[in-house]
Amino acid sequence: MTALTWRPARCWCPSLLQIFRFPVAQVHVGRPTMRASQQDFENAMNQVKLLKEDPGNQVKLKLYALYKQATDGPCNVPKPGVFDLVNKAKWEAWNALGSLPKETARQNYVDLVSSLSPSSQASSQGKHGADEKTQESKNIVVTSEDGITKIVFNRPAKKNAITFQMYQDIILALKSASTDNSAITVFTGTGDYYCSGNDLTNFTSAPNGMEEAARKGAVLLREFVNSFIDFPKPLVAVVNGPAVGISVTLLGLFDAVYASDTATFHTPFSQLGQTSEACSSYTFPKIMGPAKATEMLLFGKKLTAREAWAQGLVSEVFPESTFEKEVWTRLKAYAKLPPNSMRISKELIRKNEKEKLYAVNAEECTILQAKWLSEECVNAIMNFVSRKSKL
Ligand SMILES: CCCCC/C=C/CC(=O)SCCNC(=O)CCNC(=O)[C@H](O)C(C)(C)COP(=O)(O)OP(=O)(O)OC[C@H]1O[C@@H](n2cnc3c(N)ncnc32)[C@H](O)[C@@H]1OP(=O)(O)O
Repeated sequence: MTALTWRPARCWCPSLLQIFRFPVAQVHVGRPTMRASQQDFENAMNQVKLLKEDPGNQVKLKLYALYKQATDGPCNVPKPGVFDLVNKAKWEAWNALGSLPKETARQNYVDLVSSLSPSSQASSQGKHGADEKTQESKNIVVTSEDGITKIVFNRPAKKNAITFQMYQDIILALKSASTDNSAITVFTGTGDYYCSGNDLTNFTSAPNGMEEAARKGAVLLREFVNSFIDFPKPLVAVVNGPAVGISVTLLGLFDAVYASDTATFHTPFSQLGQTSEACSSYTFPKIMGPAKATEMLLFGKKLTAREAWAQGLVSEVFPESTFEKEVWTRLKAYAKLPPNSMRISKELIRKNEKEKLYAVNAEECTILQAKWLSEECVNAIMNFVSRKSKL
């Protein structure tokens, strides 16, 4: 109980207190050059409030730990419980500083703040709110040209991992694409990855508790997947590189999947203490047979593009060197086909499955809601966040 009631000190701007809203970044603590005064320390605290860009969780954890060490001394509060992810990570960061003297912590805090890139400093007259909104929507880029609406995972620094905001942006993008002038809609990714799946830090910031976050996550996931089930036009994935998690399972709801030979397909749900989603518990056994689906969904076997093609998940594989050119030339030609015919044909294929898909989606979301609260899942996510594990 003591652990749950422990409150960290007030510091920085409120948004930075949600330390896990963004994934971990590398910390670089500058070498102390001289002793920081109390005034330097206070100036640094004010500077943190003006940071325009999120410096990443690891930096925020480090800042938090140094602040606590500089003001309260060595960690002297009980370790928060296993489900109190954010406070537990803060406690661990503070505790890791051991008996570092207050003055050194103060100096390190000042050095760390001054090492943060000048480009991330806000001008005090900046239009902060508007910028943030633009920033969020840039992670999903939607363009329409040559009869094709293109929806791009555009967060290459994080391997295009999908944040809660991106799920919402995709729902809106699909809604808009379903009635725009384009004939087909295409998903692809920026950078070397197609998409690394759900952003594993989505559930580590839970201001109203994990149960509430899991409940909201399940509602969002259900709506997100339903928007793929319902999408009326041909939906094509141009898989430009590795695909992980939900970006793979969703492919069972696409009408065609073109892959570069650098692409891989990986659904490490058991490793993450989670279960399948996006109707893959139904579509994958149907597409590739139960034995192959088991290898992917239960055992997390990663497939190469050619293996995924052999199992029917991918329509065609292209050499990386010609992938973009060949695929887009072909898609532009397809986009000239009569759109109503394509839509009606898709409807004929999909309509007998729709009720089943809605039901499977609902059940998968209910099961996942519980799994996200399980110790297996919490531990797997914490291991990733603290960099003990990677796929
Ligand atoms: C509404 C809610 C719905 C929820 C639906 C549930 C879906 C389930 C899934 O999708 S499960 C799949 C989840 N994804 C993963 O487990 C992938 C985790 N990532 C990795 O294992 C690796 O990052 C990698 C193999 C994808 C790439 O490794 P590599 O060494 O090449 O690169 P880095 O690890 O250095 O990655 C670069 C930065 O990107 C961050 N990142 C990558 N993937 C994710 C992710 N899924 N979530 C959060 N962050 C991710 C990574 O942390 C690095 O960030 P940094 O530079 O700040 O350290």
